[in-house]
Amino acid sequence: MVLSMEKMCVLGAGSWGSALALSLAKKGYEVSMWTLNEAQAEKVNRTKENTDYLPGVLFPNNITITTDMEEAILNSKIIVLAVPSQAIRSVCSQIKPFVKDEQILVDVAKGLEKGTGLRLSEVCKEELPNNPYVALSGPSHAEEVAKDIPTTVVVASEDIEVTQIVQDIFMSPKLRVYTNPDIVGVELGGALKNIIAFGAGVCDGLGYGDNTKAALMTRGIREISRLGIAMGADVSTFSGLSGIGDLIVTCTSMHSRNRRAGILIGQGKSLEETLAEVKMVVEGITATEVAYEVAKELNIDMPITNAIYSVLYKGLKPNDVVIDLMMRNKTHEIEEVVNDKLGL
Ligand SMILES: NC(=O)C1=CN([C@@H]2O[C@H](COP(=O)(O)OP(=O)(O)OC[C@H]3O[C@@H](n4cnc5c(N)ncnc54)[C@H](O)[C@@H]3O)[C@@H](O)[C@H]2O)C=CC1
Ligand SMILES: O=C(CO)COP(=O)(O)O
Repeated sequence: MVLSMEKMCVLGAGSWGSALALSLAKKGYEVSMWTLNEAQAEKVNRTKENTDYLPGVLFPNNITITTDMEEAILNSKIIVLAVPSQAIRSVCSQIKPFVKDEQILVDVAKGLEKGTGLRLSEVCKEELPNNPYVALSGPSHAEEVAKDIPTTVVVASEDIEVTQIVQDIFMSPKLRVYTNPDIVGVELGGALKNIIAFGAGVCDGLGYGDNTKAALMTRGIREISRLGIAMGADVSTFSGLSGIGDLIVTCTSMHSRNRRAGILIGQGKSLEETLAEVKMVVEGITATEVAYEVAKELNIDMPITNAIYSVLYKGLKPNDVVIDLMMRNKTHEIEEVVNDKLGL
């Protein structure tokens, strides 16, 4: 329990921002949320419920929501960035005039920037080079966190002291927080698992079974690791919460927006119809495009990502793409081990 009413701020009042605001409020912090949407701010302050994003969950009085960014971040110890990944740069740029150097940015969005392929920590560093930065990731659907279902996440930063400050701020009997110094791996695990979760949904939509999903998850973490290593991550991070942990939850949960979108595509809906039905952000769609480009540039083999790219951006049919995946050149399960044994 917190002794004084320290202030924390959450930028973005979607499902994840709301669930994290709730977690912080339950620890006794004063939480100020910011949203672009006037009508949403008015309704949430009046009804204490964020009906469009987290229905059925009541906000306590120590959460307020405003459309005034300056007011939201004033005197806040941390600034949680809880908008979709493609909005992170513009939000960082908007807070520039009034953010203080000591305020800690905690990014909870999972993605890579379209057009640059940058990780979100790199985007934030370009916009706000003086602020400490922490990435928070791991298997954590907002709907469950909001209901106090025991959940674990991981926080990563280049600065261990700052990482531990953020660990202490979020840690509770319902939300256990680990630290990891490998920020590259933590960010990439969270961004790239969305592609595989979308694919798992497509397989569900096609009516495939558990075998297919296990295959996707296992081969998926292999290709995430391959790209991750090429981008400077520590391979062990991918067997942690932000890697296999988040991959498992997103590929199997009905809460997952990426999986739900994939199901609709697998059932034959168009991308437009799918996005209209899911409503909330589906990060895997942009992540597929960005990862496809980055992997091509780094010459990394990512067959599942390529297959999903073909469905999303080249109009190929999911059935045909699965056959292509199954019938592509035969290979060893773990190339690196075999090459090592053969001295290649
Ligand atoms: N929902 C979840 O359970 C989890 C989500 N995340 C990640 O958190 C991020 C946010 O996800 P959700 O809260 O689920 O999304 P959401 O779709 O529920 O909410 C997004 C919020 O951002 C606002 N927004 C959209 N574009 C904006 C812009 N350009 N400028 C300012 N605000 C903008 C929307 O109005 C909305 O309030 C995503 O990167 C997601 O992958 C991570 C862990 C769990
Ligand atoms: O990252 C998440 C859970 O850890 C949320 O995933 P979805 O965006 O697929 O719902």
